[in-house]
Amino acid sequence: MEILHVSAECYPVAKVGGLGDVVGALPKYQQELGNFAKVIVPAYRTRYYETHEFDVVHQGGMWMGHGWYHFNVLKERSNELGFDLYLVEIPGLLDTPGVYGYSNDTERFLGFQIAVLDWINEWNHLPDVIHCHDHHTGLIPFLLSYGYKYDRLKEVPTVLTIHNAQYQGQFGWDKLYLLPAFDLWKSGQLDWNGAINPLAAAIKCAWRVTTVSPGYMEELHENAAGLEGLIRHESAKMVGILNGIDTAIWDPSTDHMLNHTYDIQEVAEGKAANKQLLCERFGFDTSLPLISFIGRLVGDKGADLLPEIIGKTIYDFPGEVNFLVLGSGDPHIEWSLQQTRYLVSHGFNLHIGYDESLSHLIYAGSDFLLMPSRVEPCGLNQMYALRYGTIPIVRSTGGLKDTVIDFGDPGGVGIRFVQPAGWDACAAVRRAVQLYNDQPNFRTVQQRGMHENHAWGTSAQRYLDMYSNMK
Ligand SMILES: Nc1ncnc2c1ncn2[C@@H]1O[C@H](COP(=O)(O)OP(=O)(O)O[C@H]2O[C@H](CO)[C@@H](O)[C@H](O)[C@H]2O)[C@@H](O)[C@H]1O
Repeated sequence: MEILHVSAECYPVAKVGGLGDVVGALPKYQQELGNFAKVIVPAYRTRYYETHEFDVVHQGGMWMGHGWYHFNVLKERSNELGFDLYLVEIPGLLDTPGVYGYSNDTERFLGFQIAVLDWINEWNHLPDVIHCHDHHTGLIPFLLSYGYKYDRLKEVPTVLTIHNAQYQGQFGWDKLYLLPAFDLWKSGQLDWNGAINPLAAAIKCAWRVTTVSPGYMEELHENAAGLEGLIRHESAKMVGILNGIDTAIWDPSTDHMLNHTYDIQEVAEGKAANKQLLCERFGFDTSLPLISFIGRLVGDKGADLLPEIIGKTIYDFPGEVNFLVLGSGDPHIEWSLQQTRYLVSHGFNLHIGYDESLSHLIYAGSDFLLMPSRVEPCGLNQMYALRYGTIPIVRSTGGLKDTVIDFGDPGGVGIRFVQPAGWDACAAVRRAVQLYNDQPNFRTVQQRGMHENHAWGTSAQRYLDMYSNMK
């Protein structure tokens, strides 16, 4: 089966969060299962783009409104990722150092989608499925069905995976003129609440819609940032498939970003050596439990709760616990975390920014990973943490609920709390400190977590089964 994944991120080409991890891994596993998986992403000016060689496989041009853009589709030469990687180059739109956050993001991702469709339109054959990820690629199913230029591609099955329904890419109807010509009678398919909504359009037009965990699928019926009615209406074609993790990259026994690798037999010594490095760098006492947070500093991740959780815990239990935060995002949250660091003189430190190798060291050297998420469609951090022997402390929501059983219950591998509020998270942190102080029990929970298997195998197969049953 030939599968084309279209996405705004793909690790290690361009990654901002979990979308990049999934699109960098799932195709590799689909390929291993005997399929032909391809990935196409924008050619941002990332390190990967600058340091690899490409062949131009397609060239074209497009009008977007009054602007003319030239584009190239490039193919990476070495095939080192385990699947064919293609990049779309559009000077003036996609040649940015970053992935998101530009004032013309609507035009950037629309241009990307038009270039992808133009390229596929030139193939001699058709792919078996086009798999779109998140709203940046959400207009593709619509344009395939109703765009005049893509008539030849009408029967190509499409899948949308929702990695996070909070982001929908809406823009006003005044920008309709940017879209390639389509059957205007079908304009309603683009609309949600008076705006053009790419995520809603994809939910309506894709042949199948998936989300990244069964728990999140259920939650979307009640909480989907305004799309609840649509989700309920389209529920017959929707399914939740739990993400896996790339066990070749995320393996503490082979991780090339770690100076001290370790496996389950030597977890105590291995983690102690990594913790030592972290504690030296951030000024912590190695004998205390180290609780870390890694992620985007946004409300969805509960990052705004961190100052309260950290401040209150250190105030109530001075000298008993250390906290470390790695992330960037909302400037207000960054500022309040920096203020918290000045207010609590010991026991808390942070690194504002994006640092892939530091994140690996934190998974390896921490005792606990805190995830107070308000919304968590799947969450990969808790699965990485489990594999690295770091006990996750999670709010019971979405994929976190599907993957972390509380250690108080049979087979438990982590600590769960229910309310997206500082007081409940603080209670969970207290339980973590108690568990740390009961080392035999702590080791049992840690080992149990390391034995969990979150590899992609089963989930990659579930996607293939779904593609095969789409006709
Ligand atoms: N400052 C930083 N430095 C280094 N690394 C950092 C970092 N901030 C984040 N990361 C890394 O980015 C990834 C985050 O993945 P998540 O799945 O937790 O979140 P995200 O919300 O981006 O993804 C969305 O899509 C994924 C994939 O489907 C879903 O799991 C998730 O629930 C959904 O919100 C992890 O690999 C993490 O280590």
